[in-house]
Amino acid sequence: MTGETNPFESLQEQLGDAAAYIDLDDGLLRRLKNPERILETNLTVRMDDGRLETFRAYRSQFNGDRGPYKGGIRYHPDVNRAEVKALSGWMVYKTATVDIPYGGGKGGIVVDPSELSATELERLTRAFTKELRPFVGADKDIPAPDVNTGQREMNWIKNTYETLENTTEPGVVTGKSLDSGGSEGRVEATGRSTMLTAREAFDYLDRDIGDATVAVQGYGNAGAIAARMLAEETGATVVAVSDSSGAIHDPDGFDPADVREHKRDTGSVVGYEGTEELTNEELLTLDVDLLVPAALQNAIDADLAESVQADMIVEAANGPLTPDADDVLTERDVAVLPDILANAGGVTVSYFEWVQNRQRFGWTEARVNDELERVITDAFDGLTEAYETYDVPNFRTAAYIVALKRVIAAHAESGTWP
Ligand SMILES: NC(=O)C1=CN([C@@H]2O[C@H](COP(=O)(O)OP(=O)(O)OC[C@H]3O[C@@H](n4cnc5c(N)ncnc54)[C@H](O)[C@@H]3O)[C@@H](O)[C@H]2O)C=CC1
Ligand SMILES: O=C(O)CCC(=O)C(=O)O
Repeated sequence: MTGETNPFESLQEQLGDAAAYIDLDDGLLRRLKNPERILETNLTVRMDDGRLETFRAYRSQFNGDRGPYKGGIRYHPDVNRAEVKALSGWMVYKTATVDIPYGGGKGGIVVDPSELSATELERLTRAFTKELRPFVGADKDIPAPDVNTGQREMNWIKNTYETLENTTEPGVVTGKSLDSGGSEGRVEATGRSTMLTAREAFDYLDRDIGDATVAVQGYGNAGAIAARMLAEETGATVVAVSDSSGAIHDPDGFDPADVREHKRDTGSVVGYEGTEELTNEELLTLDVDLLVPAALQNAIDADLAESVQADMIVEAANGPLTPDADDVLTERDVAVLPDILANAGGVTVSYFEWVQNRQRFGWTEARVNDELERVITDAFDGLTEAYETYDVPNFRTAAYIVALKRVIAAHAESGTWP
């Protein structure tokens, strides 16, 4: 990882690239490049040994023109203001790309969750929810999982909010477990949209995905499920995967579900039977047909982009390429399917969860998956239409054109406050 590129500046550059193709007032563009508000807070938590510990936490509400702010909460030691701002902005343009009625938000706590016990994490999550309480709600701002958070944390958020508000409002947060009001298919949704995007892109480019070899960087919710779905649903061969401990490779391919079991048992993908070890950088530059970055932002910078051998990159992570890497890959004719489409399955099924919570009526998994497929394939068609109509150099700019036009339309229809 470069660690140098400011992700918020990356978002602003991506927006600027797309804005050049549409008629957009400079003042409005400045507005659409910056968050509406950011909560920065310090959470005080009693640790198991009786000590009080303080954790910095953020929630950025970037834009609410198209609906309530929506986006995940990340627990990671590197969480910072610029990252949260970028991630919340990407949510705005993601929900607009797939045309679901939300704005964008994102939050995070500066913490290494592997160093906390479950009870400490529960107290930390409840402390954050107490701070968030005035700002969130089913019609205001709806958190969800992101890196190092999942159903358990979302269930705690729901329970804390409902207790403090003396109500039942499961739609205040999505990504909950089924028994706490979650949706079928939400856990798999990010990986599923990654698979669907890859399938549509191979088809659009007249390539057979069934013959493709795949490398996946990051083996958590997004990466492990994308790998499994690519193998199971498209017939692609997964030949390399990685996590923060390292990477594994077998040119003949392996069963991604079995690797996940191995990671569950041992804590890492490394050491999986029949594979050789690679560095993460070797994985990113492997000679494969499809590369799926599914870890963190800035995974590929311009230097590394020069060495990428994949023909296509489908971004399961948010912001895995720096803008300079994007330029190099565009120049080198590597097709990049952007995060704001490829990983939008997560927020789309979060939307379905929220709809079910409001209806107090659960959908079957088949219905969720069918509706998700429709949303992603429609969005893919919208993106390729813009790609051809505006004759833009890459799919990312096409996606931002589609998304910006939707946000601008909603903004215009809202009128102007003094
Ligand atoms: N969980 C969700 O619903 C969604 C997640 N995303 C994005 O997907 C990405 C991954 O998120 P999740 O899978 O939810 O997180 P996770 O916490 O479940 O998994 C993250 C994985 O990345 C690995 N990792 C971290 N640093 C790495 C490195 N330098 N090299 C290789 N692997 C590394 C970790 O070991 C872990 O396997 C993030 O960018 C997130 O914002 C996007 C949309 C929805
Ligand atoms: O499910 C959601 O609402 C948001 C997931 C998320 O944080 C993302 O798409 O990056």
